[in-house]
Amino acid sequence: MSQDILQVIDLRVYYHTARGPVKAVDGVSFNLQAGSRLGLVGESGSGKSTMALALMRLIKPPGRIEGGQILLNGVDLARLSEEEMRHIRLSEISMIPQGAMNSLNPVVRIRQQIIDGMLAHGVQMTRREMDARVAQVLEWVDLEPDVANMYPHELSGGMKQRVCIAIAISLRPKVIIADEPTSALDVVIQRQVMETLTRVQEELGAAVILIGHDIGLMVQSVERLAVMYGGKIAEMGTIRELFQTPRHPYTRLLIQSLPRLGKKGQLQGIPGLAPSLLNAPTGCLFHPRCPEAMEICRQQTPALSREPSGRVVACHLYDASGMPVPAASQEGGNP
Ligand SMILES: Nc1ncnc2c1ncn2[C@@H]1O[C@H](COP(=O)(O)OP(=O)(O)OP(=O)(O)O)[C@@H](O)[C@H]1O
Repeated sequence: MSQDILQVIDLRVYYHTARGPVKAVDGVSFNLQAGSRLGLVGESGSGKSTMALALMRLIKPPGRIEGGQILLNGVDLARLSEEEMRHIRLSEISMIPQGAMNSLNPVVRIRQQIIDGMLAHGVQMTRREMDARVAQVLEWVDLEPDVANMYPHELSGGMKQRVCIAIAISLRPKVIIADEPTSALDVVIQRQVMETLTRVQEELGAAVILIGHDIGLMVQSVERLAVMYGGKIAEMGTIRELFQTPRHPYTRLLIQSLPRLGKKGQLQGIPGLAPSLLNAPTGCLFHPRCPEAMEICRQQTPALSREPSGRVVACHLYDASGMPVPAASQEGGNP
């Protein structure tokens, strides 16, 4: 069995606003095995991008990592100095940020943008070595060598996104975080870019954290899925576990809301609004929208149940080992 490359333990990231702390990531723990692919899925505002930025130690004020550990190969990134982090970014852990392709510099050729990325992270290579690396990474992401001489406006959206992947993998990181890497692309290009990302990740032996809100797209690209709700993990398991036997009512609703081939009728979203993380409801954050909410859900935050397989769920319907709590011992019924 392969080793965990990343262990995130009780991570908390708050934004300190004039109206109080926004608990964007609130006690999140998960492990990432070397070479594996984990999806982080959730509605807008559930804390996915904050989590990605925190793993890269790129949270800016008023945001702050309040506590927890980010162990990359056993080293706690949460405790490193900025200078130490600068060397680790890109070479050990790298990110394709949300909207990355729009942040390519319009007046700098692609070759120089890839080289600038490496230089910014303290790489020491000769010019010749850097040019060779640029050619190599472009090839990895299926781009022609002459793309190196082009400016971003000469490239299509899919090509720009491949350049962003090339930058992210230029120093062969062990963990790649991809935040909505295909969101601005059409469906066919989305699939091609995802296939490239997966192939490159496998060739490098890197682990990937793929962030998105489209559980349908995620299913094709990852092995395990963590469902985030209101800054916490509601449920985490393999794709098969989550799709065959979703435990958390939120996961069930997410899956039911997916379009199915051959099934007519209106698509159903999940009724109700995502919780405010400023004035979060008491108890389970999902209880105001949960069709199975009980009295205890309004009062107590559910603890994480952990099954021997590593599957995790945070819901009062399950006991500490993930077994369903018998109906007779559940307090209250439907609201
Ligand atoms: N700079 C900031 N100041 C205050 N609150 C913030 C800031 N950035 C994010 N937040 C809040 O933190 C919470 C989590 O936001 P985040 O962007 O991480 O969610 P997300 O799941 O990535 O959403 P999306 O899918 O829309 O990118 C939200 O309530 C958001 O309003």
